[in-house]
Amino acid sequence: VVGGTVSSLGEWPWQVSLQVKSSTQKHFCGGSIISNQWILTAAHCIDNLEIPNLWRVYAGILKLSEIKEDTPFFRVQEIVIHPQYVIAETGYDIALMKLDRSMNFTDLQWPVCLPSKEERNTVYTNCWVTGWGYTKEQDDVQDTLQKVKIPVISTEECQTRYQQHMINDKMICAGYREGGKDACKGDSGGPLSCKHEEIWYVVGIISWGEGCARPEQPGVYTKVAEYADWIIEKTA
Ligand SMILES: O=C1CSc2cc(C(=O)N[C@@H](Cc3ccccc3)C(=O)NCCc3cc(Cl)ccc3-n3cnnn3)ccc2N1
Repeated sequence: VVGGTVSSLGEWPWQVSLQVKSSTQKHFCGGSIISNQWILTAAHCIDNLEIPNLWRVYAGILKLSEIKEDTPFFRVQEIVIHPQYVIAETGYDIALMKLDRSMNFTDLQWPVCLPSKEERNTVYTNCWVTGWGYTKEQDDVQDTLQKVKIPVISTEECQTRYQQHMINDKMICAGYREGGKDACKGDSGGPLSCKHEEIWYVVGIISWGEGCARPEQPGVYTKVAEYADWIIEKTA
């Protein structure tokens, strides 16, 4: 996250760190708890890593340095990638991970609400990006979960910023015209969380952008409301 500040413990209880255990173990992507057995993330996180047993899901943590050999984690039983996904920039950048056991909810690990299809046209005015990603384009993953408030912008404005791309209606963009605040490497798969009428929703999934926090280059997110039916079908 560029231009953000540190979060406090339990501030974003639906945020998880998705880690890959190979010869080493490292934070790979963010994700959101949407039920006691399902995590919502980006399909591009799974590229060439479709083997469920490679993944470890850490919930209820604030600092990545909290994670030790004996820190509890969830294994992944099943990975569901949207069938129309090819690359993040052409959309359908959404995936689900089914946990190998049901998660007990606590103050530190708790699901976020899914926006419904009917809420597709809701205007969200209180949206935040969270993650352990870079704080600038050349950086490294951060230890403490960061947060930054970023305004949602119209699809029209987003399309004018990305002339070489097709910004479709299943994408949602967020950013400041002057830049300075954005998601960055290591944040992807995590939530664009918006508080609407006292309830938090995962309105977007961190997907792609041209650099991080550059002027007139907003972040592009998977618009979760457009996939409500697909999520319900796959997690039933
Ligand atoms: O321990 C480490 C050291 S380095 C590291 C890098 C990445 C990474 O590049 N992630 C990419 C995506 C990715 C994930 C898995 C494999 C390969 C790539 C990302 O977050 N990409 C974020 C994409 C993005 C989204 C928005 Cl909304 C706005 C701006 C951007 N950025 C544009 N340029 N950088 N960020 C992820 C985990 C990492 N862990």
